[in-house]
Amino acid sequence: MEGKHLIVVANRLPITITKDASGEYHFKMSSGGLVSALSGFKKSLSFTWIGWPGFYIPPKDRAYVDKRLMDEYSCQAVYLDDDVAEGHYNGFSNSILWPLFHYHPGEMNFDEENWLMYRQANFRFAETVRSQITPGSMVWVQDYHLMLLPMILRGLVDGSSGGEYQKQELTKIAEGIEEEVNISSERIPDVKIGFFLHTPFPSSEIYRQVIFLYWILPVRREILLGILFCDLIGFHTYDYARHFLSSCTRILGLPTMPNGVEFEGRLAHVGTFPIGIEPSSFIKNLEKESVKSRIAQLEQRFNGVKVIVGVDRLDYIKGVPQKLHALELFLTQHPEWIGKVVLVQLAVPSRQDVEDYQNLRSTVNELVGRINGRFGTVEFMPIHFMHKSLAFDELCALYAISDVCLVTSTRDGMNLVSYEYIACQQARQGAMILSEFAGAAQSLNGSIVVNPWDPQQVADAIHEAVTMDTETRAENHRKLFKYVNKYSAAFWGTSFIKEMNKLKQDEVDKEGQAELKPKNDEGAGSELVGGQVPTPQVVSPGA
Ligand SMILES: O=P(O)(O)OC[C@H]1O[C@H](O[C@H]2O[C@H](CO)[C@@H](O)[C@H](O)[C@H]2O)[C@H](O)[C@@H](O)[C@@H]1O
Ligand SMILES: O=c1ccn([C@@H]2O[C@H](COP(=O)(O)OP(=O)(O)O)[C@@H](O)[C@H]2O)c(=O)[nH]1
Repeated sequence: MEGKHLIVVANRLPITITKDASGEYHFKMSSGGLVSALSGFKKSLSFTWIGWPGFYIPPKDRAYVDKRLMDEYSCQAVYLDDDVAEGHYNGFSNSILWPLFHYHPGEMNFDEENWLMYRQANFRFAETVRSQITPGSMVWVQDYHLMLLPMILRGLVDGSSGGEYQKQELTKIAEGIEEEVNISSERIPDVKIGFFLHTPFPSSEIYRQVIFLYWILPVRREILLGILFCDLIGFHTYDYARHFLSSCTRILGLPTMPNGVEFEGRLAHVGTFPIGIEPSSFIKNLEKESVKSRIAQLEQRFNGVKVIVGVDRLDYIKGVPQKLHALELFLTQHPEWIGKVVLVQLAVPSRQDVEDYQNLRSTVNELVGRINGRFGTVEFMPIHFMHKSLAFDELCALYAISDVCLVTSTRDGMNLVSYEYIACQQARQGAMILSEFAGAAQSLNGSIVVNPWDPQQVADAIHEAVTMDTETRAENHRKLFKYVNKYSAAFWGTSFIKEMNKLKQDEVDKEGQAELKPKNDEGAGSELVGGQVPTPQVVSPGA
């Protein structure tokens, strides 16, 4: 890896840029799962981060913004017009791919205009990335917003040496894009391209499906092809990788192996790389005097009460209504706990321009009102609900003072909140209740695993968690903490990059027959590339 230039491309930059009334720009690190994971990884490996700045920046200001981003944060912005950004992010990524990948096809509404914007944004990203690539560069593309980018980039770096098939597919996805696509024919040798999906990849039965004689995703073929031009494609779990491989077989008719897909005389390697957090940043933060005194204050405030914490973006995949129904059932069946348990639910505002997110907000507001109205008294409310983000110090303090963390996602690529809670619980050793539909449930041995669609099971898990004896809590936390500490964001990022660095495309011989063994000493014997992270058994309620 020494000397290789690494470029990470994600929809968002890790920096929030704002412009004040006097026209001055301000830059500050952002929060969020992907940002925290990549920032953790950045501590162990330096890279250039390419992404969209989040709002329209006029051309006259771009040189200044570019300079500050590069000098201070090693970032490069991709500038998009408002209509392209809107159609790409809200219109296609969050209204088509997001619901489909999270098994919510009912929320989808395919529209040609948004598909055009998605393609256009991917082309714009490709142009910016191309300007940073040098011979030997490694490009690592992140997430569902950029699934066409590997194909476009491969076309750009192969130049005129790319195959006929590649050119045809590129021409098809460039159709209708008005502005000139600046494709240089100059080849850049030895460029590796990787892709990581942070969401689930759904079962091929969902991905390929037809409703009322209409393909749910008419461009399902293009989305798969878009990432097949990679050297390495990574997922959080073995199941997501398996679903992707079977979609390639069923939709594209391609031969697949457990560790990859043979495609156009190349092998696109496929592997599992569960993401993590940087636990030390949470642990160190808890040592700050200001955080310690905030913890003491909150402990005083909730003295004699068990605190259940919920931290979720207000997204329909996070199962917030399911969580509230289960709490209501628990309080109905265990009235002795009324006044002795509170749920502190932080609902971080998210994607508020999308209608389904607006509807969810109303549903949740109504449920919180009903449950507080039913069980609340003059002195006590069972749910403390906040629709906002919290500063990092406050979030750490909240994690630290909570006796239980409750995650009820109906689908979730990984769920880093569960990792963060565990990192902050060395003193209290609280219980972790985790949905079986979060990727984290495959790794976090020591959690109480629940089906969020079964309110009785979740209510029973709440009871088990608030009554769990100290020894069991300590033993569970010991296992959880060991895992979270070892399989960090840095481990995730460096494993992926090391794996990509080892792969050689000359594994595919002239007849297109692939040499199937991963060039990976540690991974030898594992079915998928990667696979270094054990997937331990999970603890079920009552088990
Ligand atoms: O950028 P936003 O639209 O505000 O959304 C925030 C992020 O949401 C998704 O996060 C996923 O990635 C996490 C880290 O791998 C994972 O733990 C979680 O389960 C996923 O939902 C999205 O995939 C990211 O691109 C967004 O930045
Ligand atoms: O006010 C808050 C509360 C939480 N988070 C962070 O949001 C991320 C959520 O990541 P997760 O993987 O759980 O889900 P995602 O929101 O990415 O789907 C975690 O790193 C949290 O620390 C945040 O940025 N602001």
